[in-house]
Amino acid sequence: MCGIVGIVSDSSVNQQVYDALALLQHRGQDSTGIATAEGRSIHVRKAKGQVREAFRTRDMRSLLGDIGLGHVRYATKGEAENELEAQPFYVNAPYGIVLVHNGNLTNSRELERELATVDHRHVNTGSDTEMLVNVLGSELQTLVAAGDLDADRVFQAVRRVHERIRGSYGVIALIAGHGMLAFRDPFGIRPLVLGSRTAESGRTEWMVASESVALTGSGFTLERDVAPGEAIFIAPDGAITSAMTHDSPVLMPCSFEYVYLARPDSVMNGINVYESRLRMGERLADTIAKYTPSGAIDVVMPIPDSSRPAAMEVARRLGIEYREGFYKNRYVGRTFIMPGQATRKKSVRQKLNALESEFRGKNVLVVDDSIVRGTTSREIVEMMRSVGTANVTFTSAAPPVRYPHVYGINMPSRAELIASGRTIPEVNAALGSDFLVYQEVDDLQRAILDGSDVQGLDMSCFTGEYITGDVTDEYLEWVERTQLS
Ligand SMILES: O=P(O)(O)OC[C@H]1O[C@H](OP(=O)(O)OP(=O)(O)O)[C@H](O)[C@@H]1O
Ligand SMILES: NC(=O)CC[C@H](N)C(=O)O
Ligand SMILES: [Mg+2]
Repeated sequence: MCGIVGIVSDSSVNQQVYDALALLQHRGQDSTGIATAEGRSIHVRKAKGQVREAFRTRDMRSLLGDIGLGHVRYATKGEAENELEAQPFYVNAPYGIVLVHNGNLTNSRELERELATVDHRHVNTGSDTEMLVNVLGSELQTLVAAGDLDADRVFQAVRRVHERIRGSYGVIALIAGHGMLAFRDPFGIRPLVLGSRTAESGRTEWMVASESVALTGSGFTLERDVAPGEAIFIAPDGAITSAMTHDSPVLMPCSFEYVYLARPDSVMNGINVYESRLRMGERLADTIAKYTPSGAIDVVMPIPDSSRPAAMEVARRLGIEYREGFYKNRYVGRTFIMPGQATRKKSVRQKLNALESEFRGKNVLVVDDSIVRGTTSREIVEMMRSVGTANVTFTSAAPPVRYPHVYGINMPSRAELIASGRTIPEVNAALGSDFLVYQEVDDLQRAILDGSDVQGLDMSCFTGEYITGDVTDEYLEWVERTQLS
């Protein structure tokens, strides 16, 4: 997952994009990029690191114009450390296009071949996003041969893009001199929301972003989600047009957004993330009650940050005291989205510290939102033991993660997933805890969907069922062999 944002404003957009990216920082920490359009010129700045370390005042000064987009990257294809893969990506024809992408293309091998032999376009990095911008460029190029670009031609090009690419994609692009385009894959796997605001001049300004927190935190009002398979085109004067560019879209958003990725104060696909996490806690509490004798637990504790809402609700529902025994160094970022296992392992220790008095001699039930590689949970159990915890019950608000995630979350190989090929007692033994309880798969699905119109979710990392239909064993083996972990 990455964080993406695009703004069509009535005034300078550079600071607005920067501020919105800071609100999406939790979605990616590898690199930051901003592009703006000033008439027919496009300005781009991108660098490694988080928003506040990647950009200096002099970078901002060069980002002129009232239309802009931005990206914070969490690499899923190519190399996290490679600055050339930072987004946005630029292609010069037709018109000049810059593009940002959240997601992961599952047919990148075919695209690489096609782009070379059919489109005659050169792709210079391992990034699937560079392929995406070239596919869009190539399709637009074919259409503009017939006349100048209008919204209809842009939508026809997006229709062709859907036919050529597979996987997950929330996309925002600037087409120099023409406007801003946003579209979402036909399953709506990754989120994309649209918001508006009235400028002092009375003109309507627009923002498209990964999560509603970027809109509301920037003074925009959430209008709606970009629908799966829909494309939206916004001209520099704010005139907005939209069209369905796919014939059979089905909304199946990624369940992991609700488990971990998104900020709790976001609403995506009409589902309030915080409330979905409370419901996860409620359902997890019922499962815990089934397996744990009453009186066996003294306190319930979250593992900061993401499990807090679920842990609170577990405690309330079980009628057990909620305590906070782990303290977090606020200057260390999210561990799971850091590149490389050695860095992730070291960061858990730097980030979390156990307050001895909350643990010594107690039977503690800790709640995490998920156990993926077990990096956090192994360290947590060790820390709890070292401060004299009597009994460690580990619980996860998500079910066991047993399968790779190929739609924009970096968990490419089964070998690194602690629950892959293991029973729950075996995972418990690997973590070193006394008892382990996971959320049931159906309960997670219901916790997210309760009260919503959304019919289904991408649950592939829990079930091994890949909704796009193109994920074969051969593809998964290739991902395991070749992709970053
Ligand atoms: O089993 P693992 O591979 O360790 O992955 C799961 C852990 O990683 C995430 O925390 P992270 O520190 O990234 O972010 P948070 O502060 O939002 O909880 C998540 O909340 C779990 O705690
Ligand atoms: N997590 C993402 O959305 C990643 C986008 C893109 N696949 C990249 O690796 O840069
Ligand atoms: Mg965590």
